[in-house]
Amino acid sequence: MVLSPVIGKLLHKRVVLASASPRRREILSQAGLRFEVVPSRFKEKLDKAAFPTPYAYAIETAKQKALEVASRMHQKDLRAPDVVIGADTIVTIGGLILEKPADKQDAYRMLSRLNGKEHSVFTGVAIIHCCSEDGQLDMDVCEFHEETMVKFSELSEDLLWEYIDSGEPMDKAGGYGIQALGGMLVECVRGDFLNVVGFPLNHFCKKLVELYCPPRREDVQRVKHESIPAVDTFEIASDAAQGDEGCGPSRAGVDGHSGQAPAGPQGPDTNGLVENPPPFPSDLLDLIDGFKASKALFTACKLKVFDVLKEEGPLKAVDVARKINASVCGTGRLLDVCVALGLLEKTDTGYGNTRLASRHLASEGACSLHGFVAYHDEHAWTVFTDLESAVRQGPQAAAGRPEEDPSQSRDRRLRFMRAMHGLTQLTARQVATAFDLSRFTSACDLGGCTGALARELAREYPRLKVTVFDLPEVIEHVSSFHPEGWQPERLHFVPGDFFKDDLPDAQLYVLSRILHDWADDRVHELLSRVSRSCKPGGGLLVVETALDERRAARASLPAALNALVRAQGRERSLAEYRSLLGQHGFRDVQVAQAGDRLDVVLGTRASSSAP
Ligand SMILES: Cc1cn([C@@H]2O[C@H](COP(=O)(O)OP(=O)(O)OP(=O)(O)O)[C@@H](O)[C@H]2O)c(=O)[nH]c1=O
Repeated sequence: MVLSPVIGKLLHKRVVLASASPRRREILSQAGLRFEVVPSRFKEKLDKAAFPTPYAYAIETAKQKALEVASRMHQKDLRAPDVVIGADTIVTIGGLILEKPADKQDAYRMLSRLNGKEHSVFTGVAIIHCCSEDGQLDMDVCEFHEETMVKFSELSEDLLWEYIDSGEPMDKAGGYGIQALGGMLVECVRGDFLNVVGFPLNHFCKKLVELYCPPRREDVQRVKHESIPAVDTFEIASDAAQGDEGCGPSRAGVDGHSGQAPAGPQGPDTNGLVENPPPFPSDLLDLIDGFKASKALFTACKLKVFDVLKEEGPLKAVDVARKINASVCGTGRLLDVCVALGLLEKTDTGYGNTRLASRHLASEGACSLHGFVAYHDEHAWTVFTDLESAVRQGPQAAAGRPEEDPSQSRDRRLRFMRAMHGLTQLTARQVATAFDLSRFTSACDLGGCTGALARELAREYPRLKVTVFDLPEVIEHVSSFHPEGWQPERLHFVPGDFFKDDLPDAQLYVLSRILHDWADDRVHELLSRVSRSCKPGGGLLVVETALDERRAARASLPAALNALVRAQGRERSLAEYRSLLGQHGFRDVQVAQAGDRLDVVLGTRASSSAP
């Protein structure tokens, strides 16, 4: 991707956004930048009259915000971040600088001034590079500003007050937010829209190009010859990024003398034209590092970091370390990695969960994937270590290994149940509603484990009675997955083995994430048992992640690999599932997707079992 080399230059640095503005945070994170947020405590009270232009004021305020954060962080742990970014947005009209309104009257005064006219929005930005040596903090400041012209329509008093009463103006320069309701006030915009919202992303990227990838000498010569500005597009950055020479932060760049070509050998080509080296492989490097990210997530889950922070966050690293009984240094690093992975947030008061982490990574809660993560950490991780032999020898390599049977030991079984419970809860609604199942009044979820899908089916279809049929040693533990005294309506559990025992009577049979666990002969055996139990007009619902070309390769990748490392089971394509159902007397086979990872196949039992 063309842009990634620019932002990629900051990926391996500790970057801090010295701003409390949620808009700035969003703009930068959507651009792929990884950073911590440390709002500045600098009071925005510089004497405006002392500045020759409004933007000089915005730049200075941005700089002071960033400097305050850099020196505070340095003082605190004698380790300043590598880069601190500060910004300040102001609105100007008729020589007047408008910042955030103090109250509703103030907002009204501002909006009345802007009404029907064109005004300027300036954002000043400061990028500070910090370097601490022997306890001393050295800082290089790079600063710039961007101007955007915004014209308001003629607006009625009523509309202005309605807008003010919405509360939106209060934390925004000029008393409006162009990205939300305030967009209705705006007739036209000349310049960078994001600059109005709070951060001039385009100019920022160009600045990064200047700082980290000054053009090579031959580019400068060619450019001069063609009289095109030296660095004006991100593409130049991506091109310049691959060579060793010319990349990396340069003091010259930071000081603003960025048009200099760096010294160093340049490789001339044969025709006097410089060949474009290949783009910098940022995505590939991320891929190489991917396993570390998974392991960091697994470890934080195992140590219950997300539980601790859900209950008591935000907390400092030292407090988290105490609570999880781990070293302060190790915990601090793990927490910082979790921040970089977008699982935690770091502010002045300490580390806190993101919503994603609280919802899915803490061990309790309807959407918890904690058990699923633990299963991957303790089981899948080990199994995938053997991927090389599986690839060399095919799935028989896995067959030679004693299969990890989830029902072999109590602990392993419970771990597997927790994984399935979390995952099924997350997708149960999508599965239950993938088809209209209201014509059925009874269903049997074969291998339905803790009843997470059965419960959703009963909830979705008020006439439906659902039986969960699973091994006795599984049913025995079901109550520990539900609140005490749980007595679900129209849902009951029957112990049994679907290969040996009679299947409970039902109009609809469900096989959710079951078939991929079994080799073809066992799948046929199971389907023929289901087919014999199912009355004509009854249904079979199969839920699987199919190997399917329609789905993005990425989403079906784990399934493709699982098939290699699993001893007996295998993943199948949708065509195979259709054909399997057909072979066992199910007609009108339909397919739907439940979310982006699951396929649901529904067939109706024909009156004759002949294919
Ligand atoms: C014109 C306009 C402004 N804003 C917001 O106005 C705040 C300006 O104030 P600031 O002093 O630059 O920033 P802050 O919010 O106080 O944060 P900080 O960086 O900590 O000073 C920033 O939020 C901007 O997004 C919008 O969201 N939309 C708009 O259309």
